[in-house]
Amino acid sequence: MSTFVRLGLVVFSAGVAALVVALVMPYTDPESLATLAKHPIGARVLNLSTSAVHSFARLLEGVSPSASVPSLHHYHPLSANVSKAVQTATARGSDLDWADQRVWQLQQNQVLSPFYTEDELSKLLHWCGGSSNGSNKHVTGSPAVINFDSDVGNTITMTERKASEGENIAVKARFARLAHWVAATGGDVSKVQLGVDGDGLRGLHANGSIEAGEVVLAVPLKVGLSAATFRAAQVLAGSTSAWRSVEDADMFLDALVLSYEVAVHGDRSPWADYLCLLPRSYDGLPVHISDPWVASLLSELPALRRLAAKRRAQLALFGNDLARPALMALPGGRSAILRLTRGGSDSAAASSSASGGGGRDLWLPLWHWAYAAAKTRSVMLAAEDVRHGGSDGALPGGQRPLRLPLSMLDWVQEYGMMLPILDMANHAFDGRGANVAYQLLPDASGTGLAAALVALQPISPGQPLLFDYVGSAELEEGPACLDRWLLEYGFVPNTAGSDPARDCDTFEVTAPDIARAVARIVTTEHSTETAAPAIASALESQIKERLSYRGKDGLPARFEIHVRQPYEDHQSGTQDHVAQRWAVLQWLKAALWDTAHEDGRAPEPASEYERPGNSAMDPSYGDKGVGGDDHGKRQHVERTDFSFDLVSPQSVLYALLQGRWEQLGDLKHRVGQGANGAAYAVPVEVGKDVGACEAANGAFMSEGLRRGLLAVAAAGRRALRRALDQESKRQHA
Ligand SMILES: C[S@@+](CC[C@H](N)C(=O)[O-])C[C@H]1O[C@@H](n2cnc3c(N)ncnc32)[C@H](O)[C@@H]1O
Repeated sequence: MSTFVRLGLVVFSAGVAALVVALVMPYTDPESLATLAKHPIGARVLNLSTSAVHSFARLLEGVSPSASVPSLHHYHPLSANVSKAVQTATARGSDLDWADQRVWQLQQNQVLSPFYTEDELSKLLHWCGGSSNGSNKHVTGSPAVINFDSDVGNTITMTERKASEGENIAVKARFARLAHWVAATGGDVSKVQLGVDGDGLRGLHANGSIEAGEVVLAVPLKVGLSAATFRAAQVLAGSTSAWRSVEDADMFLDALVLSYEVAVHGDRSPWADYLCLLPRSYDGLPVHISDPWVASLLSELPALRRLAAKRRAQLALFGNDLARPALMALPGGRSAILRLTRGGSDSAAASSSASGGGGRDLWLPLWHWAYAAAKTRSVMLAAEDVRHGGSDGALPGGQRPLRLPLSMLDWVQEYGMMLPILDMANHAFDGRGANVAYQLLPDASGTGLAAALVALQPISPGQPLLFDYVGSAELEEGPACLDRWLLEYGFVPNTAGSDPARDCDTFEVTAPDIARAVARIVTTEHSTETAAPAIASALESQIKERLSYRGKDGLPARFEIHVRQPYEDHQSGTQDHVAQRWAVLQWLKAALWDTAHEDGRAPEPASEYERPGNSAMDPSYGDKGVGGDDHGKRQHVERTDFSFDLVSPQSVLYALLQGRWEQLGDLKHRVGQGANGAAYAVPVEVGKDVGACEAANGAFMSEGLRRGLLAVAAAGRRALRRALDQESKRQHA
């Protein structure tokens, strides 16, 4: 930008800012702002002016307002490291590959660990008192034994700190106040109480007997914490104007408003009691884990690794470049951020005495915690529902007034909303333990909506209330894989090996994998062969060569196999796993078929290397199923260095699946070994090598993540076992 334009912008922004300050200053208490924002012109001026002030602030910070909004590519870990080739913006764009092992590895190296400490959270939530008020577990003294996943057959003994009597009383008092507040807004939570189940998990329990069909609780949407209902909603549009063009931006709005309530309003927030009851620890979320041993486990779960690496980069992008300035541009946000920068104290002097020489900037700890809290407990609501749910302004009983939704963000279609008390109910699948169902109903006033849990069956006093977190959403989008649960919620539901629709696993196939699979087939079928490793390495280099050549024709250098049970897409009736397998076989064909040509000549046009009579190579393969009619057909291959019968791609696929199954068995074994150690407190040393960490008996791995990974591995094995059986039946049909 030229100096002239820049200067013009500064003068213009300063002018607008001065005008706005002069106009708005007398009205800056939240009540008046709300009134102003209700006026059609007032709202426009407010949004426009916040955008201008925001741009001006960015300019003062040295960021050009016309600069393109930050993108994920800024956080592509490869850009900060080794490869010069990917350092230019364009190269970064095209090279971004979250499935790449190096992406995860570099994320590991760059990560600040831990993301937040218990001590930092205590400072952030200092008005709440004791630090364990909001633990996910043990509201009252909880059992120390956690039993999980009968399929894995492991019982893990945990050493948990029991909540003190004082803490329990404080938690109960906060819950009672929260319930009173929800009731005063027209909700009803009188039939539920906070409790702990047999596994030590905090959740909602029935107060008395409940009949099937009864509404167990109702929480009006207007008390939900979301971008549409929080106190500064009317200026949010301006402060988040840069978000609209950033991928997945709406996912972080609820984390922003939660951060805002904690940092700006604290104990004056209508949600103060709710904030204090939120769990403080989210160690099961892969996005938060940072030790090398866990990284090595995730390296064998590429789908999860990819999702976690990408999510971590998104968190960094939003935390640094978008959420922090957005919060600063909200009323009271600037001083809140200043306080956070000083480690949570009001003055630098207080900060240095409190933290012994200057506290760490608490913004990122707050951001990470808020993200984890929001992600694991928000429900998603269509913008239209939020609009209808919050339109009623009157609060009965003169309870803490709420500023109701004043501006909906035009780029947001779905809002994440945290619903006090309702979000304390745990998950079970419909038909597999869920005894209540989530529904939106008219609220008591009849003018808005309430989120409700409705009894699916008679419920006895003290029984935990469980609902299906994904239920209907999943029906629309197809079954979600279990590793997604770990990513989003930090735990994996126990399907006890009997819910095939949700068991799935993704793994990538590379040239070495194919080579090993072929070597495996050759050695098992000929049993005279003892040189499998030699065959594998010779074949590997040939396959790599062929695939890199084919890459120029648009074939990827590696491929992911997605394993899941067949299921009917209720709209198109297709079975997408079949389509995926077909794509994998096509790719395998490209890798293997060329190796059959002794002269290694350049690839022929596609039609020339279709083998006649090979249904597995036929695009209509999906209709005929895996196996085709060429099973067993082999093409004799002579190479200078070895000789073997080239097996069919589907046999290779079968061998790949089998190899994967064994790999997951090994993973389970290793995680299981970690469980033997009792000392969970061994600190993680980032950079310590995996072997050394294993020698420390994996004692540092967080309990939540251990449970999640074990369950993912077990589910993956179940999915693979079924896939193998299925393949086997088809091959022998
Ligand atoms: C919406 S909150 C439910 C209430 C939460 N337990 C609490 O104490 O506030 C969701 C979180 O509860 C835990 N959770 C819910 N259902 C679970 C289940 N079936 N097994 C294990 N953890 C579960 C997970 O930590 C999840 O991220």
